[in-house]
Amino acid sequence: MATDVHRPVSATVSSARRPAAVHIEGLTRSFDGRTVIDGLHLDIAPGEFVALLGRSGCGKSTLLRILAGLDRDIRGTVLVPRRRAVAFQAPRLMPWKKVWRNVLLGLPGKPERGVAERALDEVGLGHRIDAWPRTLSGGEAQRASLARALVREPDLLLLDEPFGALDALTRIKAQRLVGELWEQRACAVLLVTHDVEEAVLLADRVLVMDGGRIAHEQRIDLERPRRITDPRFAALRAGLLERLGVHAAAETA
Ligand SMILES: Nc1ncnc2c1ncn2[C@@H]1O[C@H](COP(=O)(O)OP(=O)(O)OP(=O)(O)O)[C@@H](O)[C@H]1O
Repeated sequence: MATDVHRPVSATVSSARRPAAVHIEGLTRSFDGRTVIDGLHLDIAPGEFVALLGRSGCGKSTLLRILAGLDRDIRGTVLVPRRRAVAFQAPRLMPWKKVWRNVLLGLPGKPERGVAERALDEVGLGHRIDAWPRTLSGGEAQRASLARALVREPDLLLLDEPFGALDALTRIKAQRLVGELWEQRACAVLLVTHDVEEAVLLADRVLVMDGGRIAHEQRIDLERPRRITDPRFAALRAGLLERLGVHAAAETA
């Protein structure tokens, strides 16, 4: 697996030590003198599914943008696989390009339509290959965005609230789809979400970010597919909600 090293001036790195898909050491990011990420450490194993929770504004998207290589104004060390892809909450499709061209956008070389077709088939959108983005539903646009990430055959898939704007039913279907795609591909995933249930449903490990660092981590050892009616699921969910400062009783009140 080829590796990108984001190594700013002040960092100390031993780049050979790399059993992980993601290796972060002492990562710090400030905006206008305000430190948002503060000496963060994190390793993600190849093929591991990690979900990242945390209150609004705690730095989740900032971390994801750094891993995507979209923000390099950092201190510390970040090692990530070269093959990585991002899907954001807003699908960010180019309105003047048909769906299949959007899927192939930015890929090196001259990839053929068949490459997009296979990825669109995988996300159940093969029939909309020639559609214009404005004619897609929210769920379809999100699946097109996922197909665009998949054609990159990523070793690391970065998902920033990809289901946040979807209605409840579409969201459940999209979550299921991501779970299935991950099981088939065995790429590492970092999913930023506000939804504790989604995190427990999908992840091997759930992280809670606070104070610019990973303040808590919870391994999810439940077998898949997971059922939200499983009492162990409920217990994990309640524990994480408590970590986030939300009490389950208050939440349902
Ligand atoms: N380019 C920027 N310039 C200035 N401040 C920024 C910039 N990007 C992020 N921030 C600030 O950094 C903090 C963390 O933002 P970030 O988007 O990472 O939070 P988040 O945890 O993803 O929040 P949410 O859950 O609400 O999406 C916020 O206070 C935000 O205002």
